[in-house]
Amino acid sequence: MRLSRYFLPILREVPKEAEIISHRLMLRTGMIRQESAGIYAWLPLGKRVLDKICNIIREEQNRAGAVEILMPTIQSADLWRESGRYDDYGKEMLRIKDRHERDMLFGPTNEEMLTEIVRAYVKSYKDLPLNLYHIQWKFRDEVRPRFGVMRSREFLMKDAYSIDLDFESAVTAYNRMFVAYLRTFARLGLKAIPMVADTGPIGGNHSHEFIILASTGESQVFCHADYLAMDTPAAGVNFDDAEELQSIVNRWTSLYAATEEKHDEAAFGVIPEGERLSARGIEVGHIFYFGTKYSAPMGAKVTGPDGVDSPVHMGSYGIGPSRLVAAIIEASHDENGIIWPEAIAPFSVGLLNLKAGDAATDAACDSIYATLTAKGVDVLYDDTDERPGSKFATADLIGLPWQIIVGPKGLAAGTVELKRRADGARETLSLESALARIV
Ligand SMILES: Nc1ncnc2c1ncn2[C@@H]1O[C@H](COS(=O)(=O)NC(=O)[C@@H](N)CS)[C@@H](O)[C@H]1O
Repeated sequence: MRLSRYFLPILREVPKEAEIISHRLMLRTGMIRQESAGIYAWLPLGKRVLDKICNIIREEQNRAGAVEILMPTIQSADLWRESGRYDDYGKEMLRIKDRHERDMLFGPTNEEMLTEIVRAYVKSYKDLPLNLYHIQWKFRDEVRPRFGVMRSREFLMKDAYSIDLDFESAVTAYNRMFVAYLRTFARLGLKAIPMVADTGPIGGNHSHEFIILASTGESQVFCHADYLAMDTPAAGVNFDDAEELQSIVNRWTSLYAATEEKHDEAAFGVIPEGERLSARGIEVGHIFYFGTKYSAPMGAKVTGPDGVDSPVHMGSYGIGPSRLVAAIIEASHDENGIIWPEAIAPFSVGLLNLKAGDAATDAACDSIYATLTAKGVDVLYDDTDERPGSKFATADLIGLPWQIIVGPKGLAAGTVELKRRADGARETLSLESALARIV
């Protein structure tokens, strides 16, 4: 992409309303724009990151055997009356009336709608196990949206729902998602720790939040320091091997880890001083087993092997892709701006032409751009006539993993400069060597 033809509204000054670094940087880099309280437009740079995060989430959900659907954002209130949550949900629910005065709502989550779909088609235990998921916008009228997209009112969520015949198979479904979440957050460059959590308005009695440690996290969390060194389950994990899954979950739940709501000071105190970790955390995912909480009142049942009908056992599994954009910035930035993990960087390379309009420099940049693009490398080519200093600052601010810096002097010596954003390392290399480092 040529910057001269892109849309990257960089802000030079720090927006005063932004309290945390991710909110400041997402505004300054032109990733998002607030349209109303807690409601944002995603501009090109932000949308590219959001899409890459969603693709990684999708790959890991599919690897775990979940099947993607897409449910609507607008739901009928009648569905929520069946589960009894229409009144319980409270002021966070955005209630709407259509032209026929029918009660509708902008979905804050989809347990009822998913249960309705299951009730319509799933009749036999032979149809199970099943896990359906979607990645869809949600609305929760948070009393105090803050920190940009970290706690917004309209936000993107991947929500998956497992459907099983009985508790034992529902536990395996839960473990599949637990393992998929460990893999997902690791691929996003995050160390997420599963913590025993409250079940809140979703309900049920078995729940883990996946927390990343960050000084600006909204909640205080407590865990054994050994979690930081635990290895992530490999891509080859067998999602059909209930015992293998259970052993991974056991390992990841054997040490103390709890959010503030579930914290037990006495149990925590048993851990040797040097191995206790208490920190602020950001909840990036939350999984629940809630059995027949929705299937019983809504009549989602299957005929079992014994010919007897029984309500299905369910769980729901949420990840916040829009929150993750901010959370990753909180976990990976420096004084010059964002440092994107390579897997979700909006572009892999910033190509900086230090003298746009100079024939030799333009030709060299065009050739580099063509070569990298042909190899499938995402390049943002700064072909504008901004001063070099401004180009360096922008490239550092938007946090692309690599910068290839091309100027007349270097070219005269047959070289370009390669800079790695993560540690600032710079090398003067031949054009061929620089390209070889990237691809
Ligand atoms: N106001 C919000 N802004 C941004 N992300 C949010 C917000 N509320 C929740 N999330 C994200 O959505 C994830 C799932 O939300 S949740 O309420 O915990 N779980 C559910 O809604 C269940 N239905 C899971 S399918 C959270 O872990 C968080 O990452």
